[in-house]
Amino acid sequence: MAGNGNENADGDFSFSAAAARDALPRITTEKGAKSADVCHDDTAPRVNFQTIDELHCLQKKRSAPTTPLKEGGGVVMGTSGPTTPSSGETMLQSVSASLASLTRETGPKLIRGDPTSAAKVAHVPHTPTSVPAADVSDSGLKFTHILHNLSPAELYEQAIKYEKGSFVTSTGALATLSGAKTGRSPKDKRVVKDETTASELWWGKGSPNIEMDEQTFLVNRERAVDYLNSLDKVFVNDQYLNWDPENSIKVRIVSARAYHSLFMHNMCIRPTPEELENFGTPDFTIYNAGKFPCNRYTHYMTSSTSIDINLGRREMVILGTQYAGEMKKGLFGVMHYLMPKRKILSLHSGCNMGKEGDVALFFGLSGTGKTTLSTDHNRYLIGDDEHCWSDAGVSNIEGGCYAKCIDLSREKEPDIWNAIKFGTVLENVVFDEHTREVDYNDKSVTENTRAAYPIEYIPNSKIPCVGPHPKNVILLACDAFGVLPPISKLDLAQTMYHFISGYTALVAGTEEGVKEPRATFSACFGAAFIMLHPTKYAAMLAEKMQAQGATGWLVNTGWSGGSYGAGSRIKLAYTRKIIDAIHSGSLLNATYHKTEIFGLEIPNEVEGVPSEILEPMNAWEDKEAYKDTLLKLAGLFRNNFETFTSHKIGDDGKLTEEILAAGPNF
Ligand SMILES: Nc1ncnc2c1ncn2[C@@H]1O[C@H](COP(=O)(O)OP(=O)(O)OP(=O)(O)O)[C@@H](O)[C@H]1O
Ligand SMILES: O=C([O-])CC(=O)C(=O)O
Ligand SMILES: [Ca+2]
Ligand SMILES: [Mn+2]
Repeated sequence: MAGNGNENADGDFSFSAAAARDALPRITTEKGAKSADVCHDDTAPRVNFQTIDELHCLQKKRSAPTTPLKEGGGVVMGTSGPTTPSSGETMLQSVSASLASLTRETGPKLIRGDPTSAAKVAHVPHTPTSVPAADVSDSGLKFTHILHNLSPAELYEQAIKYEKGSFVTSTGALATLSGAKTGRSPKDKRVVKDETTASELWWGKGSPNIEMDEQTFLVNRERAVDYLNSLDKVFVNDQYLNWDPENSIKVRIVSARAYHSLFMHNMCIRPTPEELENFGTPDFTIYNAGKFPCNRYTHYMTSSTSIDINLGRREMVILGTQYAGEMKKGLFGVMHYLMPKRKILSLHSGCNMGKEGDVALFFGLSGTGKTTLSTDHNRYLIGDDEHCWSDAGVSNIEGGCYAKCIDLSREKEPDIWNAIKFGTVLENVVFDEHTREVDYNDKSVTENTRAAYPIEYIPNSKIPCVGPHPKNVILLACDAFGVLPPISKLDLAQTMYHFISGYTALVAGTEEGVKEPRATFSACFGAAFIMLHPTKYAAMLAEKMQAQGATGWLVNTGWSGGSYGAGSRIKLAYTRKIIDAIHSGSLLNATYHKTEIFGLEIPNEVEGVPSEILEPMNAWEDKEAYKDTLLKLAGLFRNNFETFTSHKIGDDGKLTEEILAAGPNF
């Protein structure tokens, strides 16, 4: 066709026949009706711009006052603030107070907006400080830009421009790398022991609370604050926790990475513009300086990672780990302290509700199925991981979900699959460099690949995320020994026994030659997050279950027909059928038989589940091996429970006795 010649069927234009070989062909325009369509002069009335810069300005409309100012119209916050602050200035004053060094000048000079788009702000005159000359430091002379509650789109741009390892996947999610740490570091978690917490919290053997003194906390806090203030810009999220409006708390997260800011945007409750306008002073602040290590010469530090909680100051400091889950679970710990003070039970559980308003809780340690099973196409999702149970019912603490992605499939978990889209943070996954399609089976970076998305990305999420009192309390254990039944009904004492035990057994990672399942006992199915003694939470759960007549269930989402290596993991489709039967109430009226040793009630039939797998021994070929393994597990349960035998659970001496007797008998 008209590739490079003067052939021209319509005669609209032709290349000059005289065009030199190396010169560009000259385009000849001809006058005529059609010519304007192809190569027209721009004679239409011009829109509102004279220059390219002005054209670019037209592209962005000024947004609501709570979203960041774009054209460098920043406010400078120095040691003395303006007399009648606007809401933006109030925010900057508040953030400046959060970021104040405790030993030098007061809050740093802050500017709203991105450093690259705020060049004009440099002209704003600097307010002289009243601090004595000897105390003036260079840090007191610089500005830090504040990126306050940016939108997901803005955070994507920040991440992709400035954070290595940030990419848009084929479905629009933001793939990120969390760095050297791809999971939580419970051994590096410290809690300040002061006069109050010394008596209130659970310390010592078995407790997750490793003590630190106030002074050391301040050393780490100063290290984090200095690091954050040394940056050109920091991200600040002001958000809420707990959908129960009477008991929600305001949290501020100061961080160095767009990844962290987007993660918390998704995981905490997002304020409306009005709420943000009137946010005021946060109830709790996180300083996430995870890109920067702690100083190992500092007292109590045993690695370069430290996650420090100070309940008195209502602050948390993160040094030496960029794993975003530390923030979410750190705040969960805080709720485990604050809520019981208000007679509200905090729970490491998923939660959903049926069409009839029947609520179910799903307890379980990491990887046992809270997120997978609470995300149920036939039910309303209230939340996947952290809840409160008050006199009014249940409420989700968070505004998002944090799903495991390893081996994720569209067929088995369609709702989670579809939630991985624009706005979702995808941690540590591997993808095709060209198509950006994620390979969910790839464990090259870690087995703990995760997706963090706002709860409304699940189509049948219940917003606001609250519900009535639970009817069913489902305890999930992924039993890699393969001896616990796929489903059993528990009486109250058994429910409490298993809640306090908090058992699961997973396969020990991906290391070569590891064949033995490793049993984990984690009180309240979340010992890493609780602050008080486990019996305090257990007593509250017993009281609430009793008052509401809730039924307890133990569901093994792990192995059947043999331990890991010989048997296989119970099909998710079967577990879903079991869960359906709990929800529908049909299991409540089934006929049961009791197992030896653990004394669990096993139903003879569950619709849609092969009956031969319901009794674990039937599924094992080697019956002797089954009995040995069962006894071995029973022994592990008994050893673990020894620490609790001297404790009373609530005021009910009889219940305590029953709980102690509800363990394995052999
Ligand atoms: N029978 C089963 N029941 C439940 N989950 C199963 C089953 N078989 C395989 N799985 C897989 O096990 C994993 C359960 O992980 P899930 O994210 O639900 O854990 P979680 O309890 O929410 O943990 P965390 O507290 O760490 O978020 C999923 O990857 C799921 O696909
Ligand atoms: O906290 C995390 O990183 C993941 C999680 O939900 C858990 O371990 O319970
Ligand atoms: Ca989960
Ligand atoms: Mn969890």
